[in-house]
Amino acid sequence: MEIEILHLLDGAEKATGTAVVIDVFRAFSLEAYLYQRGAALILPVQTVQEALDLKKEHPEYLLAGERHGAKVQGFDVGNSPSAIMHLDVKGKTVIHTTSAGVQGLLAASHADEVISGALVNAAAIARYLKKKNPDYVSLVCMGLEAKRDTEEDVLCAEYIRSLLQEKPLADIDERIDALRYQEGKKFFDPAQQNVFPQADFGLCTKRDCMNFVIQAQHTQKGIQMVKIDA
Ligand SMILES: O=C(O)[C@H](CS(=O)(=O)O)OP(=O)(O)O
Repeated sequence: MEIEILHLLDGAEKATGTAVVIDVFRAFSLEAYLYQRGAALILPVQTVQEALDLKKEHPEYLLAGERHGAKVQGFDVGNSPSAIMHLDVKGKTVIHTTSAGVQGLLAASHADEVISGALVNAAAIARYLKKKNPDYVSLVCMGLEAKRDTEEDVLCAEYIRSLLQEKPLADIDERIDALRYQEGKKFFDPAQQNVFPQADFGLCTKRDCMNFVIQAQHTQKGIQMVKIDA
């Protein structure tokens, strides 16, 4: 198995083999928590307009996502894992649009298979990949707004690679904790709590707490994200 770490939209476009599109803060942590809490299906869409149109067609769907981190007007919820903790998402179909993670999923069109990546299910992703044993794995770090690299996505990629290569990162927990002084510092900024609540940091950095992967599947109507036990 050859493993490459790629970056941002350009990296997603270049991804081949099995692509793991990584967005720890917060798109794919949110998707994992939605499934953990019983959501039925997640539909990633590229634009806000597509998301609003789909919601109009299906008012029963939950509409989630962000632009510049903030919940978009007309959406039910933002991109915040802690914000869905008080919602009943059981059996719900969720429309999801974000500026980094979801754009990466949709851009990875040259990959044979695309799954999402986050710290909450990193070990499950490594188990799934080991079992499938593809010749090529692309670990794509989506960063901030898919425009610049961020520490948490690169760390998640390095962690998954270390599990695949059976070379454990001895300092993984210290490095996860250090994220609070790096990209994660916005979650501790009192002035940004309405967009980046502190609870999201803990939820997004709780590594290996879920035993499933989320796979992008193509349908006639677009892509859907499906939970697969691993
Ligand atoms: O909602 C988030 O935390 C981010 C905001 S940004 O695009 O990185 O500024 O969205 P995501 O697509 O989950 O990275």
